Amino acid sequence: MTALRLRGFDIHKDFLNRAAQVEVLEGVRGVVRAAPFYRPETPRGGQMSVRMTSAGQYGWYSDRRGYRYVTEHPDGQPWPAIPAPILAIWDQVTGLDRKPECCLINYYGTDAKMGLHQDRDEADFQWPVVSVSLGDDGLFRIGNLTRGGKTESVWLQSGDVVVMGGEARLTYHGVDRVKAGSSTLLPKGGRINLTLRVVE
Ligand SMILES: O=C(O)CCC(=O)C(=O)O
Ligand SMILES: [Fe+2]
Repeated sequence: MTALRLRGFDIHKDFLNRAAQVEVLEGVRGVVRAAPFYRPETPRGGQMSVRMTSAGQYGWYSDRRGYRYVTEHPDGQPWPAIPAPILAIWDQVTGLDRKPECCLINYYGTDAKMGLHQDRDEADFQWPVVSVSLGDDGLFRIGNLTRGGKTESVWLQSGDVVVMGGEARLTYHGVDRVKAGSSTLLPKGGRINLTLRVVE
């Protein structure tokens, strides 16, 4: 495991070994069985290329009415609990007593991407966002505290954990592309990213 700091983000390369990735993936599968992936609608009426679901007290949600946190999956069920192996990652990298209330689960097929954005739907930006990557490599772009300007990119690989906190909590970031076939973790390929957040 090595740690890398890029524009205020702490990137823990290889934080999870293969066995730990498999354990986290089992937890994700349990969540997805109870709360299947769906394609969110954007506020402008488009469809996101990433498929999403959530675990925890809140799920991150998007539709014509905008971005927000909601307490139920679109099928009307409460979100499943955040699996213990995923909560353990938060504890290990943040050391905080405060626990995350949302684990957003993003699934990127080969053609999916996520445009540059800030994570700013939470009430209190003093808490970090922790991101966990599983499966195929994703090209992660990091920008600035305001839109525009130069950016830097890094390939996130299966088992990497990123902490976006402190001065960099509102730094723009996104995923430009996924490298098909770069990991054997997910039998059907693609990339899963988990983001853990304190919502309230
Ligand atoms: O997929 C990633 O690595 C980043 C995901 C992200 O930025 C988000 O869900 O807000
Ligand atoms: Fe984000």
